Amino acid sequence: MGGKILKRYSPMVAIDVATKNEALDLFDRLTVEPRPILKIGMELYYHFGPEIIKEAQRRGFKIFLDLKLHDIPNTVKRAMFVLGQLGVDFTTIHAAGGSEMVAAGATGLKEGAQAAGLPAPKLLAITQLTSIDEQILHDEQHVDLSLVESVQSYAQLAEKAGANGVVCSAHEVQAIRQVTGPDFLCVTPGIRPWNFAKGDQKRVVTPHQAHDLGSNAIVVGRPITQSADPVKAYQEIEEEFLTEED
Ligand SMILES: O=C(O)c1cc(=O)[nH]c(=O)n1[C@@H]1O[C@H](COP(=O)(O)O)[C@@H](O)[C@H]1O
Repeated sequence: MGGKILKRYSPMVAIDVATKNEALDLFDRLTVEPRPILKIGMELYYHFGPEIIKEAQRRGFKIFLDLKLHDIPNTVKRAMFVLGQLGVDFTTIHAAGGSEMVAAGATGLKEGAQAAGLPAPKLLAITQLTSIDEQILHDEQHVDLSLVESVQSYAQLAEKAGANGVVCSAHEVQAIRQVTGPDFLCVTPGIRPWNFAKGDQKRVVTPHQAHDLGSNAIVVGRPITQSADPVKAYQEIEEEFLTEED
């Protein structure tokens, strides 16, 4: 990946579960080293709000709050102001909302963090969801670009508008690196160990492939949360992604 040492984060574990007990059980079990980053998504946040974030923070986890904001710039700015006060480390916005919306979100997030005396969370822009393939892009979104071109163009838009990185599939990381700066983050869900079903994901890679393709971080949900032994599943994935050469 060029001469620069790539910043790699511990795997981000998507805690997509329905109940507080299930979430707390996973938080307690996953207190291992290196600590995963916990991704709190819509399901848990809509159920339990900021309290579930505090539960994870109390156990020493960094938090990726994934609410994928997408609305008019003023609304997104005001919502991001609120999220900036929660002490999370990463949060998300849809690049498809346009550069004005992403810029408004970035400003709101920074201002919220500043008002609370906290460091600003890193803002990640969703490019094309990993559940989208070329066929859906063309037949349903009526986009004429190829999938990789569409992701590349969203990455450029997001960087110019002040995002710190994108969420994409590892398949597109190299194309994104050609058009963005060296510190711009590529966070990649759609991770499937070789023996785990794709399910609704379309653009998938193994943890090892994500490493080789230059992802800064991988996001993994069901392969860990649905495992009989989530800690073992996490550790196997972590070892595959964070190899010694990093
Ligand atoms: O923003 C995300 O994290 C995200 C973006 C994307 O393009 N695809 C994607 O799967 N995700 C999230 O990553 C997680 C993937 O979960 P699994 O498919 O169960 O590993 C889910 O929480 C999704 O919401």
